[in-house]
Amino acid sequence: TLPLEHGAHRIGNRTDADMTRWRSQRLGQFIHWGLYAIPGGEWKGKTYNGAAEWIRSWKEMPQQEYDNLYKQFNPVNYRPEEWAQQASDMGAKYMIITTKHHDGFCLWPSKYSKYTVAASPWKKDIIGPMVDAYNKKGIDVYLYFSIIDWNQPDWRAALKTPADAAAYQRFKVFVKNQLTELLQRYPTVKGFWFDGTWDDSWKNDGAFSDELEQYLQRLHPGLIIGSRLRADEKGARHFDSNSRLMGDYEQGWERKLPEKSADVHGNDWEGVMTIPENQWGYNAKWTGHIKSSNELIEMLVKSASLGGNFVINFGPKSDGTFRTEEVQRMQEIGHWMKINSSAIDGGTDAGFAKQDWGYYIRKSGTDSVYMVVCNVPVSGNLRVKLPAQTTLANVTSLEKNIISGTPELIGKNEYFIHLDHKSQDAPFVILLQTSKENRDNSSFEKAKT
Ligand SMILES: C[C@@H]1N[C@@H](C(=O)NCc2ccccc2)[C@H](O)[C@@H]1O
Repeated sequence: TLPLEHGAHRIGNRTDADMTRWRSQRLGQFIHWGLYAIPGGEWKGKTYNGAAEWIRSWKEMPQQEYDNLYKQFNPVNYRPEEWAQQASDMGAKYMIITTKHHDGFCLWPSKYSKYTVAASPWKKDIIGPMVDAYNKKGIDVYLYFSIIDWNQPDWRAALKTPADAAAYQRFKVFVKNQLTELLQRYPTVKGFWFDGTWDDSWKNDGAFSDELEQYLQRLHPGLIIGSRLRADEKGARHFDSNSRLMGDYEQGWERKLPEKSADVHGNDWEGVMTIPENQWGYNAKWTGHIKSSNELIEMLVKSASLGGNFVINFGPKSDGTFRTEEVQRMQEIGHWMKINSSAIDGGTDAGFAKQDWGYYIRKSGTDSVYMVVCNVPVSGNLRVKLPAQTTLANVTSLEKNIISGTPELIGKNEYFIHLDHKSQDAPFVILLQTSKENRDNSSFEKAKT
């Protein structure tokens, strides 16, 4: 392995209480809210095909006009307690809020920038009341922070001249000041969700990203920061030049999920997902495939079955309300979680052979393994192949009238669980209590005393 000064500083997952809590939470709510919600993907009657929160980068968008949108930011219908209640009803255990997206507009009255809510008609801090409302519902809060800041004159995508280097030096001080300010103002937050760290200016300064992460950990012990913040001294991101994960969990799964256990190498990881194909901020016209609640539930289940967290994104409107489709998803997912959340909370990879009907999720540290059935076989037989030395002690469903009869042994450690012929309109859950095969006829010698 290469001698790295700014590569991974830890091998394997964190085992402290904060990370154990994060790992048990499994379902999160992402919120992208800012000035981009005002145009909502449209400008002077024309629609923008990209992601709505990137509209400032659209060649037809006069950037000064975008930058002046702060004069219209006045979310008169913003009710953070209602936001927190609907997130709680959905079954979200943590929430990630955009404090500042790539456009640089701060949803808190930062003393390091003029481009904040304080300059808007709203005037008041948006973040504080949100953190308080969510915490009051028992939901942890993480702060999304974009390193890219199109509003800051000292930000650079690349350093080409000594003047660039001097400007970027000032910019890094600004970044450190804003992050310090956020931790001081909102001490109950559990971590940062960094973004906008793919440019050369950041990639080529691994030392700074490493020192910044260590500085933030000292300031706020236990802070959780994903792999998207860091670069090592050779410009490697997420995984250092020795292929070791940097940060506390793999944070590269954006609008995509791993397929199988081997894709995540036993690391903690988190997938973040949009309901439409690729809109994070509010876009008036959603085009392409809009994910149903059942599709989002299956992604959540798949994530938990592969030992990761799943975060669903919402883009509130400029007045502070949520669009109907998003309210519907929160209610439908919440209804499913009310019945089935025991299979999700504290869920992790069961290590069982994957079957076509769906996913296994082990309740961390127990012999309880949940089957979440997403594809009912026309045969009505759910094949279950247990690992060696494992027997089936009990089989129950979380809802009634799912299973018919008792499991049928069809081979060594292999069973069919027969289903009731009742049609299902959502994934359903079967709990397997397993136990280790008794060893009195085992072949190994008792240890010689
Ligand atoms: C969480 C999302 N990340 C922002 C983004 O720019 N994604 C596009 C992107 C994703 C991965 C590498 C480069 C660029 C989007 O605007 C959202 O904030």
